[in-house]
Order: sequence, then structure tokens, then C-alpha cells
Amino acid sequence: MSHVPPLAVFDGENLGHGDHVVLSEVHLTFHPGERIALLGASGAGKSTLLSALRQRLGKQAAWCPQHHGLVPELATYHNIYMGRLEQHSGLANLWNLLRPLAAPWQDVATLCQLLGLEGLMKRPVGQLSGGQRQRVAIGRALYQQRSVFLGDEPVASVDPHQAVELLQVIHERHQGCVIALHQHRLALTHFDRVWGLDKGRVVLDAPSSELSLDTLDALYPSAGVATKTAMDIEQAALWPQDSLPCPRGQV
Ligand SMILES: Nc1ncnc2c1ncn2[C@@H]1O[C@H](COP(=O)(O)OP(=O)(O)OP(=O)(O)O)[C@@H](O)[C@H]1O
Repeated sequence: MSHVPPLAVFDGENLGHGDHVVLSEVHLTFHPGERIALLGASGAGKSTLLSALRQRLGKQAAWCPQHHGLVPELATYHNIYMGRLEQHSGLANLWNLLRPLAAPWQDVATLCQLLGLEGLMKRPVGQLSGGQRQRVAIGRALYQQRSVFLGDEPVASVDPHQAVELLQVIHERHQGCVIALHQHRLALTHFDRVWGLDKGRVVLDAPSSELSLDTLDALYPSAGVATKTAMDIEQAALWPQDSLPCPRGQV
């Protein structure tokens, strides 16, 4: 048994918004180093749980929100730089807005190269594709340089190859993550553990090595072939489960 204290513990709490309980009697523990896939149908409470985790983890956690929260009028560079706004004085931030400083420009350029955004640093985010915007949002979260990554469907808008690459980058740069996603195959291949939500409860908390696609599909109300997302079907073609791109939960 590890004696390292958990990063966050939910010990039978109700989670929700004001008086509205979304998830009842949540029992979950997030340990350092764990890569957790958070699954559940739309409205199951994934964002609600991530929000509660954010509150627990504070500045330990980088955050990549579902709707990106980017400023469309500002360039890719400035949107990524926003990940560290609070680390600098207001004057430095204002100056950097008008005339980017050399050091952060270089740091952001390195990140952009990693994320396939080279050549787009000066382009307003409003002129990028959905997948490019998603990578900018991931870039902003990576730029925060926190130990843990929390993401609300951060790879929903990119193709299956990019999803795998982005998850690898996220895993390499953090000591743990909780990521909401709908690609069940990725949950099995690139995460250590799966949390599943259904009908206002946590109904699944198990190592990915003990789970099957059928178990994960059952989290959706009308489970069956029709519930497999297009991305899952593409992923299946790319990565047959008996020849995973990496050992389960490893990158
Ligand atoms: N700010 C809010 N105030 C009140 N209720 C909310 C709020 N945000 C979400 N809810 C409700 O909480 C429930 C769970 O929503 P949540 O966004 O956590 O689900 P989700 O699993 O992330 O969904 P999706 O996959 O569609 O993003 C829904 O019934 C939603 O209407």
C-alpha cells in the first residue's frame, strides 16, 4: 500500500450546484500519479465532478475547460500566455499584450511546435479550426505548469491520431490527470483507472485493465452499437484492442 497521501478524497458527499444535487454520495479517491478517465452520458455530471476536483486541488491543477474559454480576438500566443497571467504583474501582462516578451514567446513557440500549432502563433484564435482551438486550450493548460491536469473533453474536437498524441503530451507533463472523454477505447488504452457516472451516482471506479468496452458502453442510456461514437469506431480501426499502442495505462 502506498503511504503517499491522496490528492483528493470524496467521502460520501453530494456534489452539485447550489441546492441542486447532481451526484449523490460520491466516494472517490484521486491518488498522485493516477491517470483517470471520467466517463458518462451527457448531463451525467462529469463537469460537476471536475469542478469539485478543481476546488479541492487549487493551484496543483491545470484546467482545460469544455468550451475552451479562449478570447477569439487575441492571437494563439496571447491565449496560451494567459495560462500564466497571474504569475506576472499587471504591467508586465499589458506590455506583453502589446509587445510580446522574448522569453514567453520562445516558451509558447516550443509548446506550439509540440501541439502542431507552429505558424499560427500570431493568428487570432477566432480564425482557427475547432481542433486547432482545442489544441490552443490544451496549450494554455500546459503552460500553467501544474502537477495535475484536469480536462473536460479536451480531445473531443481532434481526430483520433491527434487525440492519442495530445493525451501522450498531457501524460508526459503531469503527475496525474482526470479527463472527461467519450472515446471509450482511449479510456482503456491510455488511462490507469476509469470513473463512470450514471443516474446521479458514481457507478464505476475500477482499473482500466479490468474493464471492457462493453462495460464502458453500458454507462450510456441506450447502450449498444449505436452508442459507439464515430471516434470509437475510428479508434478501433486504428488500435485493435489486442494490439494496443502502449501497455494499458502507459504511454
Ligand atoms: N451551473 C449550474 N447550475 C445548475 N445546474 C447545473 C449547472 N451546471 C450543470 N448543471 C446541471 O447539472 C447536471 C450535470 O451537468 P454536467 O455539466 O456536470 O454534466 P456533463 O456530464 O459534464 O455533461 P456534458 O457531457 O453534456 O458536458 C445537468 O443536469 C445540468 O443541467
